[in-house]
Amino acid sequence: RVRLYKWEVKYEFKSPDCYKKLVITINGRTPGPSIVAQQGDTIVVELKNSLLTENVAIHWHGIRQIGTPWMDGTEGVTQCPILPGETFVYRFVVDRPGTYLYHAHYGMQREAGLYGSIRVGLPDGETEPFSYDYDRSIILNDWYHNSTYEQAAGLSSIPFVWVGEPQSILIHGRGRFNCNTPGIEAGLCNATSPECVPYALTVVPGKTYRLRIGSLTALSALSFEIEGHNMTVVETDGHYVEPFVVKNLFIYSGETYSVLIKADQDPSRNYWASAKVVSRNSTTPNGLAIFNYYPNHPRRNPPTPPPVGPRWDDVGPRLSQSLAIKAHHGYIHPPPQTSDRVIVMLNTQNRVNGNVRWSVNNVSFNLPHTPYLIAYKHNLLHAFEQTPPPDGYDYANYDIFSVAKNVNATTSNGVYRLRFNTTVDIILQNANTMNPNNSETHPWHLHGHDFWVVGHGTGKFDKFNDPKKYNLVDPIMKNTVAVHPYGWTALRFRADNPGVWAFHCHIESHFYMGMGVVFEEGVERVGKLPTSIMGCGDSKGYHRP
Ligand SMILES: O=C1O[C@H]([C@@H](O)CO)C(O)=C1O
Repeated sequence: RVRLYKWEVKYEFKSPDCYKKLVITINGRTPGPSIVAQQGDTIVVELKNSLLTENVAIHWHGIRQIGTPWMDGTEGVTQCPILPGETFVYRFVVDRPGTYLYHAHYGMQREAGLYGSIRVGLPDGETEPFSYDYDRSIILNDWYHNSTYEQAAGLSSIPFVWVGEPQSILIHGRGRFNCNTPGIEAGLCNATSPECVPYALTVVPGKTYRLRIGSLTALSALSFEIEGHNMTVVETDGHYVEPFVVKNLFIYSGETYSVLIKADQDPSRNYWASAKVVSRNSTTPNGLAIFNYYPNHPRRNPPTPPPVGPRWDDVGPRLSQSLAIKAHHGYIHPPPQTSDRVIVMLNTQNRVNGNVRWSVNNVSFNLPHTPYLIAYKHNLLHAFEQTPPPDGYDYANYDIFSVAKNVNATTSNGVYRLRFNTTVDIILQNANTMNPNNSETHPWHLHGHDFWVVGHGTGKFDKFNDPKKYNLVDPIMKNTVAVHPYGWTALRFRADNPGVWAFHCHIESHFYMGMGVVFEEGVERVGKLPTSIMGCGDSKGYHRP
């Protein structure tokens, strides 16, 4: 079955947290319309770019694009940007059930509000390994009042201007900035705007809800909880989880989770849903929504103060949650027991030519102007650096616990070429930033694949001993996973999807500052590319329809 969506993307003034600013909408909305489909459906999105002076591209986050690598929507990797006035048609199959996302993948445009959710249901007659009465989706996001351009300009200037902490946390597109904050220009902030009425999740007493939660924060790691209610985690990134119960769910940008919540508390009142920033000593107030027991009024505030949430600097519970996630025992896809190649990726913050950048093995990534996929298929190999980045770092001499200058760091857009149909291990190694006693959380997202999360650990990854502790029995598969402060995360995947795929930190500013790599595998097996993805860089001569 084909599901056709016609979207118009444009700028509009909106006040999602009561503060009026320019946001990017789809058909007048942010978050944009949800894509709701069944496994095996073909999604067709006719996207009209009405931004007047700005390009766009949309990535279907978690959809592997098997056989359609040119539809991944990653500007500079799989396609040229869509120009103002153009209509681009995305066409791809949603081949697995689960909870996914979509969002802009061009510059830092995602943070202007261009995002939404994708829900893929099972074919008729098939059932999930858990039951519930109602299915709901929410997206968590953080929100800045300045524009993505101000942010990007600051990040690439000398001296460096950091984006800072977001002004608000949005729960399904709604937050609440304090309009009495000193320095706010009169008329810009309206506490009674209907656009910033807190999101209400209305529940019928006694019923069980499957709540699909996605995070598309620019920066923040979040802890989400519903006052007085436990949540049972049952799915993540499209894979069933061996159920486990949490009071609060840690969720990183680019991840999705399904949790089951039973509306089994005192039904005469409402409860708070709260999203708190963790991992950074943030000034951002918690995002709040209302868990509304029918028939109480959805705007009636709960009688109790909102939950305070976990301490921001306590890594322990976050690591524990990462370790608790296992594949559902009825749905285990065991990973290959050995790998063909191991790439250790040291994540560092360092200076390159005076700019503050992020690097992997001392290489800070920048996107080429000719998308890799087109460059490979049309022999435009001069369009990017042909030397691949290194498979490791100076293990013996690098102290991950201290500030390092990384004087040899460079920028490059070279590609990791993976032998087709091989098994690849990636070890993400975290380290100290340029600030003493500081290491951050980075959620890494892989395009075109799911990977098995075979291990998490603290400190420096030990090549000889840590692999012996890998979970090769029931590891979860995901498309996004966190590397915790001063820790490491080990992934395994099959390089079996012909194409060119980005792998990057999902923090918007960090990818912009170079925290990413690109993989190529089996590109010779990719068929003829549609001309609609071409027209930029050295693919200028190719005709667009
Ligand atoms: O990339 C970053 O830069 C700042 C800080 O390290 C320098 O101001 C920060 O917190 C980041 O995550």
